Amino acid sequence: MTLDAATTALYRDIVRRNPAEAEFHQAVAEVLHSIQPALQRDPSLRDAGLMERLCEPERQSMFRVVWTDDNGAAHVNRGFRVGFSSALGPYKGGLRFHPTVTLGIVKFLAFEQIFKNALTGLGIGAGKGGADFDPSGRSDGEIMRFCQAYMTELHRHIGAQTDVPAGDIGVGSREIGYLFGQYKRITNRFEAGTLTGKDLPIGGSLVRPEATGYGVVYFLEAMLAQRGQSLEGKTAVLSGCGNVSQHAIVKLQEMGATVVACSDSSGYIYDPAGIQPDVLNEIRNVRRRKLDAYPEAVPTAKFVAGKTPWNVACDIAVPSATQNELGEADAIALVKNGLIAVAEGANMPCTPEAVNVFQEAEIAFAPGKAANAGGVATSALEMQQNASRAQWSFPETDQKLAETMRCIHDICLTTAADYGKPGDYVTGANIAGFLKVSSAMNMLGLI
Ligand SMILES: NC(=O)C1=CN([C@@H]2O[C@H](COP(=O)(O)OP(=O)(O)OC[C@H]3O[C@@H](n4cnc5c(N)ncnc54)[C@H](OP(=O)(O)O)[C@@H]3O)[C@@H](O)[C@H]2O)C=CC1
Ligand SMILES: O=C(O)CCC(=O)C(=O)O
Repeated sequence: MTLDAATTALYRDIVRRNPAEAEFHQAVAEVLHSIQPALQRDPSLRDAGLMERLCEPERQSMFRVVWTDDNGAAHVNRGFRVGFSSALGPYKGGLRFHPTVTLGIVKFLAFEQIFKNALTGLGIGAGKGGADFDPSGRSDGEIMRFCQAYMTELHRHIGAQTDVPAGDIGVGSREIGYLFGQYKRITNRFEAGTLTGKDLPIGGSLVRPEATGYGVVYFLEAMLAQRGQSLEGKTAVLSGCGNVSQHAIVKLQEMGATVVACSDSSGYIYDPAGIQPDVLNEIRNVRRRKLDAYPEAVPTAKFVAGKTPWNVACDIAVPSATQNELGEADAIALVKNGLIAVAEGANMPCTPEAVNVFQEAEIAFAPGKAANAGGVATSALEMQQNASRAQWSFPETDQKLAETMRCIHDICLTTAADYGKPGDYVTGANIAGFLKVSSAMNMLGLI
């Protein structure tokens, strides 16, 4: 849908005021297009500068992070934390440690988080952070010193009722542990609800490690059921082989699909017999190696260097590495090879052109802000457990995750139909998230 004149002017102003932040512009443009039917139905949604406020972060921090490597040499990185919206609760969202991190990347991720977190129904606002630090090849001691240096500044901005970071690319439970240790040391408080994604002995939640990947698959299951289909006997291809992909592979195979390919930044592995999650875990999480090591352990697999996996024929694609990793040509190849469904495990992994190809071909398409919301939803469950010093069982937490994903699926579907776009999960997710956050903003007054 084309933008009306007022929204076009708003979008132009956002591009002018946030130069060189292409990913942020892209994320905003998608939402503005999607919510046009809601703005047409209820023009009062524009009152009191609501749209302008929605697209302007409440606060943004950028800071120097100085740390020393194992040889005693000093390094300087740039740290970020953006609190985009606290209308629904404390800022909530992960930290990304990757050399490509910029303010624009953090802003796009924090903006996406507004709608995703609203969809969970769990009382969490939206934030995101990170640093342009490259963890690859760094020793455990270097990672710890970097995390401590990063938290030395970040601690001023966060807290269980203020802003609650978690993991993202390059930040797993090891990093969260070091970050929480430094937070505890500086503040003299064991305030477990300040960070989520912790290991169990320091206040973590069962299911949080699995939650994003499992959640994507629960969403896929609901989306396929809507079309009278299931995962049984389907072939799937994923990108990435980190936290999200590894657990999505486990759940997909548990539900009867075969995952024939996954990737990292160096290439992809292909095995028609199915990727083995325990081997992947050993290579990635224990030995911290790249995927070229996989065929050494599984000779039926082949490693294809320097390529993405989107030319591999499959029924289901789950892009779970990074933004804009699946473009128009990839989408065309997937559709030609018989694709029936896509669920975004990563944040904004498909370019707008790729999404168009999928939608035109009537492929079931689940946007990341709906499909990968299981991670942040289970972080909110971790916050609940921390607040009551409780520890829920795996089945209980997994059941809450599965229910949350089914609810998100249903809200997207019914909202899309209500606004004249049946089956369009992008429109459904954006309008449902927008209506929730905008009503809270109106109740809170002009802030
Ligand atoms: N962790 C979570 O709970 C959630 C994560 N997400 C999103 O899911 C995606 C993956 O996150 P997660 O699994 O946690 O991260 P991890 O760091 O655990 O894994 C990231 C994976 O993606 C690959 N990758 C990263 N950057 C690139 C790139 N530029 N090109 C190709 N491959 C790349 C990595 O390969 P290599 O190791 O070679 O760099 C690795 O295989 C991200 O988009 C994140 O924002 C969304 C919701 C929640
Ligand atoms: O668990 C969280 O708070 C963050 C998850 C995240 O970063 C995301 O949803 O993209």
